[in-house]
Amino acid sequence: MALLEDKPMVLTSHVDELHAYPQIFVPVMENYFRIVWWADFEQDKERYANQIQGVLVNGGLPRVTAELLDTLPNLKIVSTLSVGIDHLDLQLLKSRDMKVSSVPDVSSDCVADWGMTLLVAAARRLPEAIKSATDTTTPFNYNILGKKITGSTLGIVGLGRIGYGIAERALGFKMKVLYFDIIRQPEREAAVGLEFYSSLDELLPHCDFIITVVPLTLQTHGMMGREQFKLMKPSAIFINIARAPVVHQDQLVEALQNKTIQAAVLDVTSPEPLPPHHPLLHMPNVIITPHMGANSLESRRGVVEAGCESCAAAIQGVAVPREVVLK
Ligand SMILES: O=C(O)[C@H](O)CO
Repeated sequence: MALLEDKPMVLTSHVDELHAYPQIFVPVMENYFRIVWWADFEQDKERYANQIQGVLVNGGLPRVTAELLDTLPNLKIVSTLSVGIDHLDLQLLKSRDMKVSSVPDVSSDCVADWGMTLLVAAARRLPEAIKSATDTTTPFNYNILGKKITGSTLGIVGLGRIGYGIAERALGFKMKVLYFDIIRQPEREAAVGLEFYSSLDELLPHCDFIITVVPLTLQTHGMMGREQFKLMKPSAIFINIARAPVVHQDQLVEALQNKTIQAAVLDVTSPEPLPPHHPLLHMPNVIITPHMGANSLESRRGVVEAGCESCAAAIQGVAVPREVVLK
C-alpha cells in the first residue's frame, strides 16, 4: 500500500496512556497519518472532528462509542492494533457501516513464544528461583524442585494461529499435545501429531499443563470455572494468555487456595493491574505478567505497520487488508 501523499488525520490513544504505543512507534504512524492524540481531541473536538478519517485503537482508548461515531462524520475505519477485537462493539460498528480491521497474524509467533515461556517459568518455579538467588533477604535455595516438562501432557484450549504455534513449540519439548477447539483441524493435527478432544471437560483430566488461547466471545466467556478446575489434576498448572474473562477469576482463586490445582500463570487479569490487596498477588503458586504476550519490538512494530496499512487502505477506498467481516 502506497503511503498517502496528503496525509489524512487519524485519532489515536495518547502515548502515555495504558495500552498506548511506545514512543518509538510514533514515527511509523506519522509516516501514514497526521496523528491527533486522544487527549488533544478531548480538549477541542470541534477543531478535529470533521477531518478525522480513521481511529487507531489498542484495547484502551479511544473507546469507540456511538457518541464518538456521531462526533466523527467522515470516519472511514476503526483499526485495532491487536489480535483481540473484544473491546470493540461490533454490532454498533456494523450498524454504522464502518470498516473494521485487526491484526490477527503478525504477533502469533511472539505470543506463542510467550505461552511456552510462561509454561517453563511455572514448571521450573522461575520467579522463586530468581528471588532466591538474587534477593539477599531470601535464603539461597538449592532445592527449588520444579515439574518435569519433557514427556508431560499439554492441553491447548483453542487451536488458532497462537495455539498451533504453542503446539509446535511444545513438541520441541517432547510433550504430548492434546487440544480442544469447537472446530476440528485435521491438517494441523496431522502436521504435528496432535490429539483432538471435542469436549473440554474430557480433555482436562489428562493434562499436566493447560493453556487457554481462545478469543473472548459469548461462548468462551467464563469457560474455565470451578467445574473445570475440579476436572484438572491436583498437580496441573493452568496458564491463561487469552483474555481474563475467559476464566472465572474468583473461582480460580478458590481452586488455588483449596489446592484443587497446583499453580496458575496469568498474562491477563481483571482488572489490569490488579488492586494491591487482590489474593492473586499474594499467592506463591501464581505468576502474573502484564499482558505482554505480543511485546517484542519486532512484533509490535509489525502490528503498528499492519494496522496503519489497513487504516490507510480504508481511507483510500481500496480493499482493506485484515478487514474484520462484521456479521
Ligand atoms: O490482542 C492482542 O493483540 C494483545 O492482547 C494486545 O492487546
